[in-house]
Amino acid sequence: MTDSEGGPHPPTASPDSALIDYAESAIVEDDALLAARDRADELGASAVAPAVGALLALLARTCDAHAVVEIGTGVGVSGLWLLNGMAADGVLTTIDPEPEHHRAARQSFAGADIAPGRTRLINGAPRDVLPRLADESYDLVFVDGPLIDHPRHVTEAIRMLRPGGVVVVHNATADGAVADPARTDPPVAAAREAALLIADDERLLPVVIPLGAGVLAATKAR
Ligand SMILES: C[S@@+](CC[C@H](N)C(=O)[O-])C[C@H]1O[C@@H](n2cnc3c(N)ncnc32)[C@H](O)[C@@H]1O
Repeated sequence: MTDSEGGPHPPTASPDSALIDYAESAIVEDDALLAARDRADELGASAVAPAVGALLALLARTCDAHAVVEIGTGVGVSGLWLLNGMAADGVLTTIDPEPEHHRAARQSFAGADIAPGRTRLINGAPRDVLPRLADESYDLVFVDGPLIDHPRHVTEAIRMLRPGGVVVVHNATADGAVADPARTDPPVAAAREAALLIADDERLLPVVIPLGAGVLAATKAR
């Protein structure tokens, strides 16, 4: 969207922190999610904020997700939220290079009584694993690996996404640093490059959502 001069609209106001605080605190997690968060703390692993998890579940439900790919399993917090929103027979394929994280994620999924057939945990580097996943076959792809890898992961996500599917990128704004032209350090440059890959793809309809570490979501034209 542009203003009358053809440029982007300036922000109308600074972010309302009370509104963001409310959005972040309005989500209540169940015991399985709270146990998974404890596991994340024990391992020093990070996990999506509850409001981002709820957004993932909402998007998964909205696109009737049966097949989801997650890049960056962690200990399974975002995976549990995705599974909550997916079809009852949907399968989450989730990739992480850290075996310790996958051991913890299996506990998280078992703690929520997720049937083993609903999760496919692939322990390996996404750069090796992703090229083996089929084109245009997944309803939702969630990108939550290191920022520096976002361009490669987003490229693969767009390739794997079926028409009408949704790609979701976590920490897409590098905590807002992408908007500052003075920030050219590699992780911020990578986040910017990934955002441009989405913005410049005419098949995609994107939106930035200021929850958690910043989310960029886009749906692919049918
Ligand atoms: C932010 S955490 C994922 C959190 C998880 N999605 C959640 O919200 O519960 C990032 C994960 O990426 C994994 N990781 C590390 N290097 C990676 C790489 N090169 N590509 C993808 N994931 C990587 C880490 O082991 C870590 O588990």
